[in-house]
Amino acid sequence: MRSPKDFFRPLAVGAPAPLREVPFRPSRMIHFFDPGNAKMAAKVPDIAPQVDVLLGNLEDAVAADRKEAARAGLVEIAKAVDFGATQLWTRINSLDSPWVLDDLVTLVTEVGDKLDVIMVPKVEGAEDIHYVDRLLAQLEAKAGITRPILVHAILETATGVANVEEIAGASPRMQGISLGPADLAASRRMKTTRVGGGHPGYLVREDPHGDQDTPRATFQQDLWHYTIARMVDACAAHGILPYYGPFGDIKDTTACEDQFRNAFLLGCVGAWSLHPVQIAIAKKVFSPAPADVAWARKVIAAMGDGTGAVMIDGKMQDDATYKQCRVVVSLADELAARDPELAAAYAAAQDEE
Ligand SMILES: CC(=O)SCCNC(=O)CCNC(=O)[C@H](O)C(C)(C)COP(=O)(O)OP(=O)(O)OC[C@H]1O[C@@H](n2cnc3c(N)ncnc32)[C@H](O)[C@@H]1OP(=O)(O)O
Ligand SMILES: O=CC(=O)O
Ligand SMILES: [Mg+2]
Repeated sequence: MRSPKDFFRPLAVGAPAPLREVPFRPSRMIHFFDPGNAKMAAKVPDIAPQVDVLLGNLEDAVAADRKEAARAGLVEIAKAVDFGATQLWTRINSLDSPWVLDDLVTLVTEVGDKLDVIMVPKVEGAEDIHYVDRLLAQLEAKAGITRPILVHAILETATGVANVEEIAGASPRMQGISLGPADLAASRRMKTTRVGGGHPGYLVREDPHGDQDTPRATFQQDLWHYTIARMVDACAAHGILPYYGPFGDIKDTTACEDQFRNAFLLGCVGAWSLHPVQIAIAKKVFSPAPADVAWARKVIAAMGDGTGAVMIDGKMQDDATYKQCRVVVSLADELAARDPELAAAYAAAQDEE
């Protein structure tokens, strides 16, 4: 383990100094596209202004014989498109794959100045992050990149979950972690065949009513609650950002919204959008609701310096609710600063309060 005093030193001569804080930038949806798919690539200039993060995916969902085309497509798009305030990320192939070295070398040397974050799949422990960290520093130095490219880990193996705290704190490059429910289900030998979301068989049943005939209600449970909560704690403890990953039932927009909202309420800042239809869902869910923001402002105003206890509309408020309200309001302010429509919705709700 590196000495704490060396933690923020560049890992290669000439590499940019690591950041001390993850900069806040909206990342409500990380929109996946295959840069080697001509139809999807053609949509990038139109989609870019609608999303917070655009991610050129090189890993799963890109066929083995299309890996080089996807990588070359991403280089071309990164050079040609002006992304404005939208972040450009990539998901590289896994560290044990035949493609990952070329992914990193090509992308950082060709378009490293355009890339904000590199998403690393199937991270199992701090050693995976350390490998990427050093290699990125060497490549940044070689390419003359002046700000560090950040790293995002996917939590999608049982070993990764067991080591999530050390992954979150492995490097000052760590920007965040996403839950990868599809690979995680396979790694854990869960008996599901879905990409995220629930399962009707995972339930609890109410107690018998005293006779055999009265039907007993069942309640579907959340398969991902434990892992999301654990990931959120690891991220919060290390000052990095947690995300829900993919929801594969594209047509079931209702359940997608539910899954995203559960993640939002538990502390996640965003989720992946796999299809254009999921962009608006993520935008809605991961932006605090205008009524909640107006309420939070009311509590903050009533609490003065944030200490003591007051009653508002029959509800006790104290230092702890004040802090929760500050979380909601600061997120709303950061998002509104970049989203005039949201800013107007917050102002209208404030007027009604
Ligand atoms: C477990 C994991 O690792 S999840 C992450 C990896 N998976 C992915 O990245 C999947 C990304 N998404 C996709 O590949 C596609 O959305 C699919 C395969 C799910 C569905 O694709 P289609 O069957 O083409 O969907 P559909 O017909 O509804 O698409 C409508 C249009 O949107 C386009 N489109 C679909 N998804 C995307 C996308 N993610 N980004 C941009 N455009 C898209 C299609 O090309 C199509 O274009 P067209 O109107 O010019 O023909
Ligand atoms: O990569 C994502 C997953 O769910 O697997
Ligand atoms: Mg995966």
